[in-house]
Amino acid sequence: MEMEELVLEAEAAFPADYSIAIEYQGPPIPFEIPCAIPIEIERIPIASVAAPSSLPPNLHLPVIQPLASPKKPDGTLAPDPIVVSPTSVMENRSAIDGETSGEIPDVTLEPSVGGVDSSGPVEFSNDTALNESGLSSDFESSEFSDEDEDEALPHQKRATNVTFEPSGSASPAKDSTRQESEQKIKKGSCYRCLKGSRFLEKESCLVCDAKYCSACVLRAMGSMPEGRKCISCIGSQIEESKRERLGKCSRMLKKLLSALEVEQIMKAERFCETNQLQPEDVCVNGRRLTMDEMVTLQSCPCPPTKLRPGLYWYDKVSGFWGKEGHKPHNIISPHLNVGGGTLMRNASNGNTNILINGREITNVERQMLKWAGVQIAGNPHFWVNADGTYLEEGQKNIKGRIWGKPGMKLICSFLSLPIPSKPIDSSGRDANKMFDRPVPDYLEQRALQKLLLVGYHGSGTSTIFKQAKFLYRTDPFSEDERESIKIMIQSNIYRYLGILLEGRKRFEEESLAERRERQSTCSSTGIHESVKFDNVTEYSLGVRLTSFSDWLLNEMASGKLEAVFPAATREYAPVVEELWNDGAIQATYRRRNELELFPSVANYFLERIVDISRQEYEPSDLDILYADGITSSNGLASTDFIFPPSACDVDGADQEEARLRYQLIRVHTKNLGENCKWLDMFEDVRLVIFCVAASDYDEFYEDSSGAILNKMMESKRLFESIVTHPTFDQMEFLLVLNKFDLLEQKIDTTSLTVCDWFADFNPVLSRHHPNHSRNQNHGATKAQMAFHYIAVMFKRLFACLTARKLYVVSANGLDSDSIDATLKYAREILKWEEEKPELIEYSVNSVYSTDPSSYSP
Ligand SMILES: Nc1nc2c(ncn2[C@@H]2O[C@H](COP(=O)(O)OP(=O)(O)OP(=O)(O)O)[C@@H](O)[C@H]2O)c(=O)[nH]1
Ligand SMILES: [Mg+2]
Repeated sequence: MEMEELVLEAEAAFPADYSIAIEYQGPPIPFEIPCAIPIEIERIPIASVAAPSSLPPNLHLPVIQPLASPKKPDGTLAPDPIVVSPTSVMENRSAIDGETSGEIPDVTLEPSVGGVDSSGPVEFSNDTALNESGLSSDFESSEFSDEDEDEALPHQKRATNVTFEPSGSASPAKDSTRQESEQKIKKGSCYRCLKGSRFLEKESCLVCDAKYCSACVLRAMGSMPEGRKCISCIGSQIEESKRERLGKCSRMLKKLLSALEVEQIMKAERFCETNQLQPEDVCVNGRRLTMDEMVTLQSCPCPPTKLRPGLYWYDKVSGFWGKEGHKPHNIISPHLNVGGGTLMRNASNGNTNILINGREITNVERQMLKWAGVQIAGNPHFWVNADGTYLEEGQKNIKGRIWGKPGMKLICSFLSLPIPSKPIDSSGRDANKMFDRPVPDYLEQRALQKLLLVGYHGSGTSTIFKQAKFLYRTDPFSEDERESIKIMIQSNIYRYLGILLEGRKRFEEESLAERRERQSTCSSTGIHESVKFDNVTEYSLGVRLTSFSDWLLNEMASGKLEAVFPAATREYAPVVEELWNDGAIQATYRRRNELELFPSVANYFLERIVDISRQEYEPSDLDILYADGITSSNGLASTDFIFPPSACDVDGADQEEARLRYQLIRVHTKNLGENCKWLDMFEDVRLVIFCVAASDYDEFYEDSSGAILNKMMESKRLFESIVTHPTFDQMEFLLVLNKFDLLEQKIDTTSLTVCDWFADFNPVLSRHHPNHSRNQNHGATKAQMAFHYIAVMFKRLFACLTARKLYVVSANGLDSDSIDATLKYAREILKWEEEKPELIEYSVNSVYSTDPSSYSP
């Protein structure tokens, strides 16, 4: 589309006082759009709006290649091809040395070369407070920036004013020569050619942080047998803060090297010995580990995940493992001979007076025990074994098993507490197999990216959840789940019928009242109606069906219908069919838009009511998708998945990304409790997906006090409480404006202004091109305008409440492509959030450095 047309469309969509946020795939457009109204164009994660329904449909902006094209640029920047073979490090290194002779210093294999002395003594700053182990008590807070940290309860974080350098850390001890030469390098320029500014994209060494431009990086780093390190830094340990970067390829390397080369380098970076964690950097129960202990720890059947340098506590009896001052993070193999012998009472900084194996547990653990049915009155002291069996101190009898209760897995997942990853007997005897396992690659243990899906009643959260299962799981629903969904569908169908029957009654009464009124008008004016008044209208049922209808409505009103299921379904199926085919019901059904509670998918099921009522009925995938609810309890649900690799994921790093595990947690608002108090169970989610039915603007609902409330306003209220909940401070939010198909259907007949919040929605069609083809499709265009308007209203609200940027996408929950695109958008947001600091570092103030939120309206 021409820019002029875009402007005209934008003008058409909004009255003059609106600014518009246009989301599109490419980088920000570096020019100003001549327009009477301010248009702000923002860059959002690539591929975020792939599906037609998620793309703001009336805007087709010019496609501009993203900054980081995965393709190799033509020869000039890239040096001669270098054969990368991490296994033949030495040969390659000498080859590179030869090639670059005279340009880079001679390579030595001393770890200290390159300005970093990794073999030297550990250096502490003067004010470093050491604990028993010789590690500073602030080690974690100063050295960890990974998401593990986030798991710590904020009040448990300790004050930080001292730093600790891991024994082998290469980062701080730069030799004076290096420091001098660094001083000579102009700030931001390439360390090799000394050209360029800080705006130039650069790759940095994992050891000494020297930065190289794309023309120099391959000469400076050679074949990269240990990943991205200057040749002189090969053999040195990496900067600990860069551990997260291991194996995550930069855009620059992807541009310079082939996919295979990139893959080999990334593998080398992750697996080579030098880049592994050093035992003395891990302190367990107050003592640094030895190499043997490190091997024991990493090769046990259930090793700790995401092991980093730091202070840990380990409960050898139960296998609980955590960072000092924090709740348990893992349950690892019990009875390992690692670290100091005594678990301190205050190891996890608990303040509950309840002890497990001598450790005072945290509040969140107490909550978990409560839900597990463990009696915690009187602040008991428990012994908990590795299999979860527990007994009170001084007693002999096992009182129960913590993990025994159904649903504990889910509860622990919500509380971000670990559960045993495999059955271990109480004595941890499975430790026989302890050393079977090869030393693990801890970097393979991928973090679970949690996505929380919430929304107002009926917004489509369970539909999106089910779509995710169908899209990304090979076994979307188990036999049990299918059975419970079958019962749910069978009972739903009676609910739909009940709504129709109530509506029928109302319509019949209205019709009769009208007729009476007409008759009385006629008699007062002396005109006599030719047809006799007989109390029968098109909404009237025969005697038999009326009594069935009355029975059904009574049962439903008294809440007994659920109790007679599914027998009632089968027994009454023929009557129900007769009822459905009756003219009165069909006439009511034609006026279903006037029935507030009648769901749009009801006819899908009602038309097959006889089949569905049968005992042998098995819900199809579509039935499951359309069914109202996920399970009969309709509460909490969660599913794990990985996004299947797509054709675009061609290179190694993208494949890595593609293997990340995601957990979609859907929570029904009724489960959030008063003031959404249960939201703090979700402190470690990465992104909240808030779902709003875009078609709710003209729908109303009667609350328990009889007040009639607009559903969109209720959605807004829920949005406000969730967005401002302390747990989600700084959390990214994605607003899904769902049911776009329904919005399209109704926008022509019902204006958006029906909802008070949207009172000033006043779309104006372009004056310049009144016959423009896009405007001819009037309904669709209006729906798009409405979508943009609603999106802007939510964005403004979000910005007011949080001063941050809200991501928005439109969706159709019943269309799997649309939900696929929506969830991939969520993934892109997370990716973007991770890459943001890196991108900003590369190009501060450049046009590409501006993240999507900078353009928020
Ligand atoms: N036409 C249309 N119907 C949808 C869409 N998304 C969901 N629905 C239907 O809307 C109804 C409510 O959707 P749910 O997924 O159950 O909504 P929910 O958020 O789980 O709502 P509650 O369970 O009532 O809290 C269901 O009948 C869905 O089939 C959509 O995009 N378009
Ligand atoms: Mg639902």
